Amino acid sequence: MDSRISGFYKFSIDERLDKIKEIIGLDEEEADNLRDTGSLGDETADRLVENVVGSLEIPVGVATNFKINDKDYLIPMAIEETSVIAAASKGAKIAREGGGIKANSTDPVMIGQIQLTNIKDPYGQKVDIIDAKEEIFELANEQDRTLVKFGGGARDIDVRVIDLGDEKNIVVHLYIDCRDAMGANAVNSMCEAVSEYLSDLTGGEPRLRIISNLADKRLSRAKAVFPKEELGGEDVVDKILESYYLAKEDPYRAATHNKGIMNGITAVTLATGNDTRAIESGAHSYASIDGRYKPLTYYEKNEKGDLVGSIELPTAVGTVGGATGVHPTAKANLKILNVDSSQEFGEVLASVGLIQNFAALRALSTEGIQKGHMSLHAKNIAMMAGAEGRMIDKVAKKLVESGEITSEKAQEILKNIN
Ligand SMILES: CC(C)(COP(=O)([O-])OP(=O)([O-])OC[C@H]1O[C@@H](n2cnc3c(N)ncnc32)[C@H](O)[C@@H]1OP(=O)([O-])[O-])[C@@H](O)C(=O)NCCC(=O)NCCSC(=O)C[C@@](C)(O)CC(=O)[O-]
Ligand SMILES: NC(=O)C1=CN([C@@H]2O[C@H](COP(=O)(O)OP(=O)(O)OC[C@H]3O[C@@H](n4cnc5c(N)ncnc54)[C@H](OP(=O)(O)O)[C@@H]3O)[C@@H](O)[C@H]2O)C=CC1
Repeated sequence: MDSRISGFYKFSIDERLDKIKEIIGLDEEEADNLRDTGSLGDETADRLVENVVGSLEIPVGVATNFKINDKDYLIPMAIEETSVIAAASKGAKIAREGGGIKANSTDPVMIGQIQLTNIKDPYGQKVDIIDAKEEIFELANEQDRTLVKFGGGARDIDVRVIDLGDEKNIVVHLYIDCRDAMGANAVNSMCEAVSEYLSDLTGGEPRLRIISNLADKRLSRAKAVFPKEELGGEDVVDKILESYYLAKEDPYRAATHNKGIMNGITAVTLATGNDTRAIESGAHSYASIDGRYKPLTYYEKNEKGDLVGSIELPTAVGTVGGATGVHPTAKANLKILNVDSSQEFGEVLASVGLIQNFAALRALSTEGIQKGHMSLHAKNIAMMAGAEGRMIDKVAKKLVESGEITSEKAQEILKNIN
């Protein structure tokens, strides 16, 4: 098999797929499954990314029951994993009983980094750079007049001296208010434009000029009270707290705890055509900002014995820009989400992350995750075993009743039904 294919990008979608079929030996059905570009259509799909041969469908579900800052939301989630949407809806239903979710956020400020090398007197240059702040702002803002028109643009700078062993580098941080955009393109253009000026000013050589995904100036927070009566008593509150304490102390558990948070956050990010890699790297780097990987949520017990959950994390998402305005399904999902700004969007994301995490911890601390997760996953197992149509639900039901949710059991049930 030879993967060296010159000019693959110049082929049409069909030509590319034919080529892959030929090399890999895909059959017609496999090729057909890949080929459909769905609501995107061929033209948009082919423009959105490179070397397109088709698309991958992920179901979009809508989580219900969310009340955030006294506003009701329906939350579109694009995800392949069973029970996430059900769990979010259940968690949000419990949070409603505690008065709903409260959320707030910082201004939507992203950080752009400009690295300057070969500087002999970095601490002295730091003073000069800060002195030139107004010129730097002006240059940055010239790159994106639309953003400035919407009330965004350069807000502040920071100058860090980083010791790289044989030399010290200056890393200038540009703080850019990106308003309703995620902002990577705007920030990157600004960094490139400002770097030349900084080079002239300091005599340093510009290297990296790029946004930072550790977006700790663009934070969203959410809080919810989960009444003990809704959880099955104070005993359950204590068990959830015990699960949380373990995550605080043990990075192996914290990774799974945060994975549960990202089940919700990544699904909403994907559904709206936002950058899931940016949101994931922001969350995980923020979780280890103190040098140790920690849970992104906090849990406490209030004076009534109810569980109080909260979360704080970077939320670099936009309601404009990137694929949000291009992908027809993402546009429909944004409409369902019904947020007026990227800040409100960030607050919804933080709320979903908190609720998703709470729902998993509740299940883990009581009946265990497999009961809810596996009983919903039983349908997938039934399908994998060959069940079709109405048979899927029948086999899944029998699987759950048997308490043995395995593909072997599904095959056995299917054989007996047939
Ligand atoms: C699955 C449930 C919700 C069932 O829970 P249940 O007790 O059967 O639900 P319920 O009867 O109490 O229903 C309450 C509400 O939940 C929703 N709901 C209830 N069932 C459905 C459904 N089928 N489809 C859609 N929504 C559903 C729905 O909103 C319903 O309200 P209603 O509409 O009846 O007024 C529960 O067992 C649960 O929350 N389990 C946790 C599942 C979970 O967290 N899954 C994530 C995947 S596992 C993972 O990746 C992360 C993890 C766990 O490793 C993270 C970690 O370790 O921290
Ligand atoms: N490390 C990372 O995370 C990186 C991510 N990316 C990618 O960058 C993309 C996101 O970049 P982004 O800059 O948001 O996207 P765009 O450049 O597509 O869109 C942002 C632009 O939209 C215009 N705009 C219109 N209305 C508004 C408003 N109300 N608020 C703010 N801006 C508005 C602005 O100006 P104008 O119309 O003049 O453009 C703004 O610059 C994503 O696709 C991401 O994957 C790219 C590089 C690195």
